[in-house]
Amino acid sequence: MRVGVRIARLSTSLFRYPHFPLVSSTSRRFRCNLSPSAASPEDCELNEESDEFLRWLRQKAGSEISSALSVGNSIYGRSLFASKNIKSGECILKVPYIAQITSENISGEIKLLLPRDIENVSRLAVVLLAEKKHGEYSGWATYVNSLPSVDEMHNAIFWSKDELEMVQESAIYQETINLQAHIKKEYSVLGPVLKQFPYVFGDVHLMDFMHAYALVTSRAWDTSKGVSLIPFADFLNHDGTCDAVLLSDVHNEISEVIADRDYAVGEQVMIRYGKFSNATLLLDFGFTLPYNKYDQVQLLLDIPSHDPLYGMKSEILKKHCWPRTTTNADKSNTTGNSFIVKEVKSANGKGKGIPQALRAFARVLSATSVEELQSLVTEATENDGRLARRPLKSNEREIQAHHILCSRLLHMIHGHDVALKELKFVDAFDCNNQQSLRTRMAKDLLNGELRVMKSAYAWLTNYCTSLSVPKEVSLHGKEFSYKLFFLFSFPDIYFILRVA
Ligand SMILES: C[S@@+](CC[C@H](N)C(=O)[O-])C[C@H]1O[C@@H](n2cnc3c(N)ncnc32)[C@H](O)[C@@H]1O
Repeated sequence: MRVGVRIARLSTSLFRYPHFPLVSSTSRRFRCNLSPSAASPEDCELNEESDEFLRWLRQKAGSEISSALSVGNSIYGRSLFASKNIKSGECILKVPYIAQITSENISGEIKLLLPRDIENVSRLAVVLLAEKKHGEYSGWATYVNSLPSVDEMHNAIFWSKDELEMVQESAIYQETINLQAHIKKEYSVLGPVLKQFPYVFGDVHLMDFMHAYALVTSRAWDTSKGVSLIPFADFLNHDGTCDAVLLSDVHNEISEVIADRDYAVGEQVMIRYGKFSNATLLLDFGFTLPYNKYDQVQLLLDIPSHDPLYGMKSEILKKHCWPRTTTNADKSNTTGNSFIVKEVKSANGKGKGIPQALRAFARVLSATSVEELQSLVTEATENDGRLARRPLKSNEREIQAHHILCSRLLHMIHGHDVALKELKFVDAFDCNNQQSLRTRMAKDLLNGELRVMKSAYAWLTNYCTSLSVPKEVSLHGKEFSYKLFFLFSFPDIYFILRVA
């Protein structure tokens, strides 16, 4: 989920391709009395600085930016609203590359001194720090002054220890700690260089650097010119369900947005930053969605150290490119293999969302004899080389393999349930209160992950049930034998299912 991964996802096409945002943050002029997505013409509080901002940008760009959009405020902070009726397919804004801030906007002398191995996000953060220090003398002052201050941002890296503990059950907890450590490391390398140019950067502390870093991850896009801040376009808020994205017209060196539907005057226009889970939105952008169809869960599986076949299983898995351990910021390893589980749409359908690799891993884990493991290896060699991708020949063994996944999920479901119950009651609309806002984000995140886990769990139990039923039993008898089978085989699952 690191920013670099998102940058690396840049795809190219011949002429025009979508920019992938690093993106996000909250506005200085927060207003809570508007509906989230669409404000009526009377509701939307158009920002009186809108005209001034566009005038400044037009001058900088040497061309028109948008005649269809105005800056205003919504519950998401600054937002763009249709200033005239917009038709689907219409180009609603064009920001030339020349008006964008990239890591190239830094003097050659400093560029030469920047360590080669710092990441692009850090480079752009350095540019932002320099522009900030220039104050009113900066050619970007109008834009830089409009950026949110650190206490207006809610990216997980700014959460206190207590706040982070609310999401301890989620993989985002460790990812946040790792990202904080990464930023600290970048700062420790860059700090000495920045100190050599006090007139350019001033006195930059770690928190200043973290702020600039988070502004970049939450607002910048990856364009053909590299990581770029795109004034005006970055006032667009995120709607995971809409199809409009920021595009790049490489030939004309312009970033643009095409409307994905009709908009009436005064409606808020939004784009999709990407197909991001709440964990990604929280880590890099500082917000969550109450319902996010891209939510996912990280499931870690490892061979238990007391398994008599530990050595043989590790060896076989290693040969097939498992395991993949990650090293955390504190040098500890997140042991186990990490699998991403997505929401499974139907308990009776295909189980899309549960990776085949995860099920394969469980089959290997469930093996209880050398012969079973050898037959998995032989089967892989005789087929496409991939280990344990086919259901085990014995239904009973296949069920046991999937039971491992059920138990793991059950454990996680329980953890999330407890964490959610421990969250303090929050008033969903009190968006000016930091504690309330962050608690709601923790709630959105945990609820989304819980929904994903429950859907995967339902699919797995349904799969096990379908394997356990003798074909000839009648419908009534079938239900009865399901229940008996589960009661005696997996009492923990049986009772959870009953409760659910
Ligand atoms: C690129 S900026 C968009 C403009 C921003 N509203 C501003 O005031 O500058 C991204 C930030 O907008 C806010 N935001 C965008 N989409 C949102 C959404 N769907 N829900 C809540 N906040 C959102 C978050 O604060 C996020 O960090």
